[in-house]
Amino acid sequence: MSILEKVNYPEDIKKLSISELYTLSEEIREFLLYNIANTGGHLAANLGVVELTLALLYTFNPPEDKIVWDVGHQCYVYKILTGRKERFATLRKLGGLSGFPKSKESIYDSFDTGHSSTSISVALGFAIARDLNHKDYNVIAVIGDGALTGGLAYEGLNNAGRYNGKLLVILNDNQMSISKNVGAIAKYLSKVRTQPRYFKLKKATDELVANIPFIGEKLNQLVRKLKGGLKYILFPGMLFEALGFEYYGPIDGHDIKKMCEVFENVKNLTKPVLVHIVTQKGKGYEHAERFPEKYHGVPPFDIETGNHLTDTNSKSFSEVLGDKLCELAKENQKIVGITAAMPDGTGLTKFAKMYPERFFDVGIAEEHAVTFAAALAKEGFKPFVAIYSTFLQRAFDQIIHDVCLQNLNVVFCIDRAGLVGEDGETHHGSFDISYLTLIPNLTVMAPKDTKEFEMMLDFAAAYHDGPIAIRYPRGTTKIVGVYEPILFGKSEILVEGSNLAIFTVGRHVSMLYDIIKENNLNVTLINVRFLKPLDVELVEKITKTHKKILIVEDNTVIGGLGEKIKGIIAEINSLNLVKHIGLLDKFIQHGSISELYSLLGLDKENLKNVIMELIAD
Ligand SMILES: Cc1ncc(C[n+]2csc(CCOP(=O)(O)OP(=O)(O)O)c2C)c(N)n1
Ligand SMILES: CC(=O)[C@@H](O)[C@H](O)COP(=O)(O)O
Ligand SMILES: [Mg+2]
Repeated sequence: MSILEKVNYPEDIKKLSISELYTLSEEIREFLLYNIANTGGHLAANLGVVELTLALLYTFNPPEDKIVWDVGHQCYVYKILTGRKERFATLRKLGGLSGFPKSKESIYDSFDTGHSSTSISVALGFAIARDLNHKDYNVIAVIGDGALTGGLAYEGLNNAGRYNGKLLVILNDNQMSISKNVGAIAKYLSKVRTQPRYFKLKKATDELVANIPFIGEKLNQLVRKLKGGLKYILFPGMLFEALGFEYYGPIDGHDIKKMCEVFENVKNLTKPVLVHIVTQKGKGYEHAERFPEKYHGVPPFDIETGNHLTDTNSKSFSEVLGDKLCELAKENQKIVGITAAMPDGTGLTKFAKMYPERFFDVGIAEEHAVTFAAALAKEGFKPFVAIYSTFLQRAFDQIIHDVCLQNLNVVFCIDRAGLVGEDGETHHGSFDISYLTLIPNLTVMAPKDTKEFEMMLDFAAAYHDGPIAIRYPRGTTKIVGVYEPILFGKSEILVEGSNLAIFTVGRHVSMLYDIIKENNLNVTLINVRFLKPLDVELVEKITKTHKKILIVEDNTVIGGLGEKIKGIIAEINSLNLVKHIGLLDKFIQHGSISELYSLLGLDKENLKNVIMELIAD
């Protein structure tokens, strides 16, 4: 019987010897590989935190002690060891385990995460709540070096550094965000890593000085007084010390024994402590060790070859963005590309290679990306800011205050709009139509397929009258093959009929187009194209010519396309029969996009039935 078979909860780990923990770490890696090869998921980060998770569970006592995983994509080992091993094969599947911490899934998950850089603020909140409740458990934030590029992490550090209770931050430094980590802090951490003297030196000086007969303790006090001088020169973790943390590190994050010792030593300190551990992303799986960015988040893959098992025939919207931006940048020297730590995901890697001086990966800093773009635009540049819909939520105020208020020529390329599938509720792009269309000066567009996306990028590149947002889904859509030229604020009528008019955007255009063509229906289909400004004239006209109207969108029904069209119809006092299908006003679970569409009535079969019923009535 393997050790893993006997282990289900943290108390089982505490019974093991250190050498058994090492054996267990190898078994866990095999288990992770075997399962993630089937389900897909965040492989490399989890392979890197196996020993860290074991050391944490050996030392601390969750759920009483609260462990907060930043981003949360690295929580798989923790899930396996906190009662969820048997369900692990359901990871990221509909109705199965989430790929992120979820308090509704387990009492061991102290706080829900998915977006980056929240852990320090959360841990401080937990610590202060504990103090106010006169309790005494431990609170531990585990934050990666990538997550430490996010501004929210510094807001947390700034406040945690003046706190004087028990609070532990573990910095898991694997020198990688999804791609190579960027920025001054990454450089600073790299300097710290290459001067691994601190931990040993601190201990050694303390011991050496204390052992000098008679004057040892006095000298020790003197050394402590010299903190401001000597320590700055000798001890590389001083950035964190200056922020009010006691710094320990760098420590080998695959050395379980060492980590257990350090955690044991710091766990009762009544001050903020930062333990800096160094790990290898993808550890134990050669493909992932060599190419951690390719194995950060993976679809199902073949373990032997490492090959991803996905259909890669058609170009994704992200790839189209990468190619098209390179083409546009050749013509227009003022075009710059900006991403917030997602060069691969947004397709900008090619642009980065072709135009390194005009490419900016700002780290996990969506707010900065937008304000930075605003200033570039103010100086006459044409920034294309590529950010996922869900992460752009972070920069809502920057879009309003820094870009739209001054009507600056920034193009927002909003990837992963609509449902994204297996990442689930923290990652669906469910809200962007609502949160973008309420902003003055902002034009909001959505292409029906990748060909139309190229047309929209051309349109945006040539447009100089203010900011434009283009929202498009993960992956690709079926090519529709019919294209009217793009005219500002104008929708496209794809099919004309009289029994029903359908307004839709994005992914659903090709789906509805196929339903109409396959069933030879006498129905009008409108590809809305411009969510703002909406083609009010067309809506009014259709309202007069069609008694029945259907609106379909993969955005929340609150403040989305449907509400806007219904508002226009109500204003002209028309008595049309209007049906609206969109994302329900709730957070939508994880599962494949097609499963979720079926659940929500946004799949082809249900839409066909709805159309047939409307026509028949
Ligand atoms: C606000 C936000 N922006 C972007 C992301 C996408 N993202 C997820 S993990 C990650 C990299 C995190 O790096 P790090 O914290 O070092 O963790 P590692 O994967 O290296 O363990 C990024 C950019 C996110 N989750 N949240
Ligand atoms: C954890 C996280 O936020 C990212 O890794 C995200 O899962 C990437 O999503 P895509 O796979 O759609 O690029
Ligand atoms: Mg990292």
